[in-house]
Amino acid sequence: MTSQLEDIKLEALSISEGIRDSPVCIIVLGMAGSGKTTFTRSLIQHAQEKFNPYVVNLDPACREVPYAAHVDIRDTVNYREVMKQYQLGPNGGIVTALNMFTTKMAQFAELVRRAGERGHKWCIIDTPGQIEVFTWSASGNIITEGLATLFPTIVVYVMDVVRSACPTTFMSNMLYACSILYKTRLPFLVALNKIDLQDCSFIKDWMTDFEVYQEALEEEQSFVSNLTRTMSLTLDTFYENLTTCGVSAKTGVGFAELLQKVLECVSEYEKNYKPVYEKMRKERLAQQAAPQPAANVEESGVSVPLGLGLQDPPANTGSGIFLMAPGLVPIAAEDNETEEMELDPKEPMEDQNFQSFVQSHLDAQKTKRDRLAQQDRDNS
Ligand SMILES: Nc1nc2c(ncn2[C@@H]2O[C@H](COP(=O)(O)OP(=O)(O)OP(=O)(O)O)[C@@H](O)[C@H]2O)c(=O)[nH]1
Repeated sequence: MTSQLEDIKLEALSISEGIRDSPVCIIVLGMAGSGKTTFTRSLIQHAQEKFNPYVVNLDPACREVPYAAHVDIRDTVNYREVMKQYQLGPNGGIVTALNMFTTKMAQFAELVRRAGERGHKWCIIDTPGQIEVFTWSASGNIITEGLATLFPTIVVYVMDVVRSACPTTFMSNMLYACSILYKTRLPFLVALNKIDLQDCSFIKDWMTDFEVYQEALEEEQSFVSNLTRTMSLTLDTFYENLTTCGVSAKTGVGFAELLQKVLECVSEYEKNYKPVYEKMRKERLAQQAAPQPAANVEESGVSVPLGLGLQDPPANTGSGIFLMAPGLVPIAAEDNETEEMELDPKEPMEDQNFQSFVQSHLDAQKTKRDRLAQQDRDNS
C-alpha cells in the first residue's frame, strides 16, 4: 500500500463523505469447506463482464487461491511468521494475522474506494476458512462495519447442501447464519452450494414448511434433535429475512439467478440500511459542527478544581463508608487492618505453593527459550 494512503482515517472518510454508490461489497462467509473459495472464483467469472469485480482475499492461511486477487492479506501479513513469533496455534495465527491486517483498514477502504472510481462495480471479499475467526472477532466486525458505512455491502452465506442434509447439521448452519444476520443487520443471501451433488429443494421445503422439517427430525431420536425441534420453532421469522439461491460453485449452475438476487439485496441495502446510517451520520455531523454551549450560567454548572486542587483523602477512621484507590491507603491504616485480621494458618502454605508454581513455569519458559536460541544458533 502506498505511503499516500498512510494518513487516511476511516471514521473521517465514513462520516464526511457518506455511503458511495460503488463498489458494492460482497462478503463471502461460510463454514469451513462449504466452498467459499470455489464460490468466489465462480462469482468472479460470472460477474466479470457486467460488474468488473475487485477481488479481495482475507484468508491468510490458504496455500493458493484459484483467482487473481487485487488485495491479498498474504501480501501484508505472513501468517506462518505470526504463528512462530507469537507462539500461536493455527487459529490464533489466523486471528492475529487478521487483526494486523485490520490496523490498515482505512487504507484498505481507500483502495476499495479508488477501485470504485476506476470502474469496479463490485468488490468480492473471500474470508478465512474458520467462520468464527471472521464473524466473532473484533477485526471481522471492524472490516464488515467499516465497509458497510462506506459502500453498499451485503453478506453471502455459502452453505454446503450435502452436509446440511442432516436436519441437525442444517439447524446448526441456520443458527450460525441467524447470528450473523442479526449481528451485521446487512442484507443476507444464502447460497445453497454443491447442487451438482444434491438437489437443494429439501432445504427450501424445510425453510418454508415447518411440518416437513419436523417430519425429518422425527427420524432422529437424539437429545440434540429435541433441542433442534425447540430451536426450529423460533427460527420461522428468521427465514422470512433470508433470500436463498441454489448454486454449484463447481459447474456454475444457478449463478445467473444468484447475480439477480445479489442485485435485489443491494436494493434492500439502499432501502433499509442506508437511510438509517445516513440519519446517524447527519446527526453526528450536526453535533460536530455545533457543540452546544450551555444556555445560561446556572445550567453551565460550577467549575471544579482539577489535579493540583485536590486534597489527600482523610485517614481511615474505621467508621462510615469511603472510597479510596489502593495506592492512596495510608500505611498506618493498612497496618491496623492487618493486625485486626485473623490469620489463616493455610495461607503461608498456599502462598508458598503458588510461588513455586509460578517459579516452575518461569523455569520451564526459560529452558524453552534457551533451547530455541540454541536451535537458532545451530541453524545459522
Ligand atoms: N461438487 C462440488 N464440489 C464443490 C463445490 N464447491 C466447492 N466444492 C469442493 O469443496 C471443497 C472445499 O471447497 P473450498 O472452495 O476450498 O471451500 P472453502 O469454504 O473455501 O474452504 P476453507 O476456506 O478451507 O474452509 C473443494 O474440494 C471444492 O472442490 C461445488 O459446487 N460442487
